[in-house]
Amino acid sequence: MSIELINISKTYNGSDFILSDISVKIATGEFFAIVGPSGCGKSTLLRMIAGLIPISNGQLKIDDKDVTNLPPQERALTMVFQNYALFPFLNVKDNVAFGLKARKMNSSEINTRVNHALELVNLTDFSERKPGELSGGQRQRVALARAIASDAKICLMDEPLSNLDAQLRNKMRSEIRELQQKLGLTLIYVTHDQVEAMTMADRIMVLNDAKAQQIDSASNIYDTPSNTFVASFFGTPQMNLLPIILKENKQPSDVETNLKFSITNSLKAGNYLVGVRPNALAIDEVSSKTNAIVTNIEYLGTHSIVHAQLDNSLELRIEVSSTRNLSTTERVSVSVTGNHYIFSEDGQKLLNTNGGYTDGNASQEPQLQHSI
Ligand SMILES: Nc1ncnc2c1ncn2[C@@H]1O[C@H](COP(=O)(O)OP(=O)(O)OP(=O)(O)O)[C@@H](O)[C@H]1O
Repeated sequence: MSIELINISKTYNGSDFILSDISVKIATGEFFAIVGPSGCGKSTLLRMIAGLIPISNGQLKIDDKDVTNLPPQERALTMVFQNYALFPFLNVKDNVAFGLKARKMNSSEINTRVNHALELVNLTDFSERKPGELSGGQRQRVALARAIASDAKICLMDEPLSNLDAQLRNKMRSEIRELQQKLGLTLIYVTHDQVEAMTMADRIMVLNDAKAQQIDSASNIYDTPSNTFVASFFGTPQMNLLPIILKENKQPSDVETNLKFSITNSLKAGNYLVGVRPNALAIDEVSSKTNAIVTNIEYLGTHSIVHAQLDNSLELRIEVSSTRNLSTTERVSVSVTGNHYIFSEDGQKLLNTNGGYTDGNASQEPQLQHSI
């Protein structure tokens, strides 16, 4: 079943909009993630889709039918919450069966569905246990089984893995993704974790400041972030963002950055922000001309993140191989070796993306890759 949000807005007091003009069509069988920082309105949006709180403005359609004012039970969907919402006094089987009994389904149908759902989440052997006798991951699976047993074709999940440790979260991510595909569910998944959204979803909506900042596939969001918020939110460690002044001759001022970038000739002279991911910067092995000082080194196994301060005092994060022998206070030469992004000065708009860098020679015309 498809879900369509048409200019949906939410205000609690009639004036301050927590969400404003959110529009997207989610296809049947799509895994759609809603991601954003704490308090940006992710749960509010999900609850409006579920029918648990009213939509202030706009329209919601499920399979092209207007459901904006329908109660939750008439929306053909199921929801999995962060705290699982299990009944502690009921065993696993009865927890999964609870909603079906409430719908007055006959007991043989309930049994078939519950057993099937428990089998799918590998909990058949735990059906008599109470939630208190299960691990966090098993409790999460009970919540999933309940959603599966309901047979709804739309499932809404609100941070379902946030109570689990990192290893179990990884495992459950792929289990949820597999189940979603096996059952052909249309799944809307709320998370504040960009990695979770990137690894699981077909498409992602990035929410911030009441607005959908970008709605796209993980790779498009990573490769072509629509503004500096999205650019910083996706990718670990964060993209470096540096102010840059482009002069009339189209060469960036060295003074502002101490780094040389290639800039396409489609940009007017003016102030911009340039974004460079830590893996698009390098510390030159042999260079007599230094432009930065190492301030900190984070060792991460295969690679390290070097924090360096440019001579104009801007801070950079640079990904280097862990085999590199660097130490804090060492003077180094940092250069741009990969893609970089030019944003408007206020960070609201991606203007273009560039590959490589120039040696600062004004006669060397960089290649145009994207135009404004
Ligand atoms: N009943 C309410 N009345 C007034 N404001 C509310 C109400 N419920 C939520 N809010 C506000 O709406 C905003 C969005 O809340 P919401 O829970 O949707 O954020 P979230 O993105 O899910 O955050 P988190 O990741 O921390 O769960 C917050 O600023 C919150 O304080």
